[in-house]
Amino acid sequence: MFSRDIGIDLGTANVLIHVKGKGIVLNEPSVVAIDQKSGKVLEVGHEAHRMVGRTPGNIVAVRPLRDGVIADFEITEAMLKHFIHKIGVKSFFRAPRILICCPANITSVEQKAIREAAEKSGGKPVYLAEEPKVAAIGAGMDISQPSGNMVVDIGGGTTDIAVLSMSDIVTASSIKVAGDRFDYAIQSYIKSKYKLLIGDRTSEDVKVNIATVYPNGRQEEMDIRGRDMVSGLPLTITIKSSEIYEALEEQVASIVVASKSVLEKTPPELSADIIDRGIILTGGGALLHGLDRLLADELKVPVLVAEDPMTCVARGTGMMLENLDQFVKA
Ligand SMILES: Nc1ncnc2c1ncn2[C@@H]1O[C@H](COP(=O)(O)OP(=O)(O)OP(=O)(O)O)[C@@H](O)[C@H]1O
Repeated sequence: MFSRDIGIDLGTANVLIHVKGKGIVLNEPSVVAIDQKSGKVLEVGHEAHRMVGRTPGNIVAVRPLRDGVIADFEITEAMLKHFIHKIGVKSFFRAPRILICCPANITSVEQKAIREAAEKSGGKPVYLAEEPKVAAIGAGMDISQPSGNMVVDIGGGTTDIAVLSMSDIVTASSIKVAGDRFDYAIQSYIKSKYKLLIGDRTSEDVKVNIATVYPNGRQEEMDIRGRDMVSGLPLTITIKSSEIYEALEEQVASIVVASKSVLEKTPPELSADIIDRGIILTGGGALLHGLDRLLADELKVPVLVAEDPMTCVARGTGMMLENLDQFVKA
């Protein structure tokens, strides 16, 4: 059997793999559990994610990518190898060609690290594609025409903002404020207001279930558990959406500022196109309650959330794989 071409969205929070002709075959958290004594990889993906914050001393559940780049090269490689092995596309005769996505503004050293990790995981050759471009394609935008399209891809580690025309990036910005920062902001708000320490999974649950970034966007409540910093004992408190609004205000403001500065650098004809078409939000952060409305108010441009925003990049790699030979020549 000949091996197939594969597209990888190597995300800070999740890894998605698209196999040409099959669609998305893998969607797992970017987490690896390791035995610190032996250095052995114990679990990868879903199983490792269940362990986050709940491991005994000798085991750590780590996320090898931070802020959208590879923080731990060996573990990233082990994770990619595991996933590629799991989907069973490797063949004895030919290594799979891999198209892998990276944030728009990473350095050449970071690009090299991503390429090497994919090569060592069995890809040959390995092509890199810029994430906002692939996200736009996956969101169904026709970026090949001479007209302006704007995408804001809010992932776990980075928010990539780009204006695209004729299949290329015209203006772009990439900031390290995205889902993870929202989680930390919630943790530090609860720590300073209630002297309660909560874990990563709890803060993410709060963000998904009751957060809003639009004034009076929603009014929910949630019980959360953590450790009281004063007594050292477990404690449950009830928090409200309005409190999480306060917690996230500053982080969200920096996404607004970055988006404004991209628009300010955009040539006027393309700006006019963006007013007509609207800005498309992709990535898991696009689901943050009220973000579309807030951006629309602040940027004075319609803002739409892509369909199934968390799979846009993976679906975009799928579309690019269909024309990989053309992409390679370009
Ligand atoms: N309903 C939701 N509301 C708010 N945030 C959400 C929601 N669902 C998922 N997220 C967040 O989306 C982020 C993950 O998104 P995604 O999988 O697109 O990121 P990634 O591609 O792994 O990251 P990056 O592109 O930065 O490398 C996480 O921070 C997650 O908490």
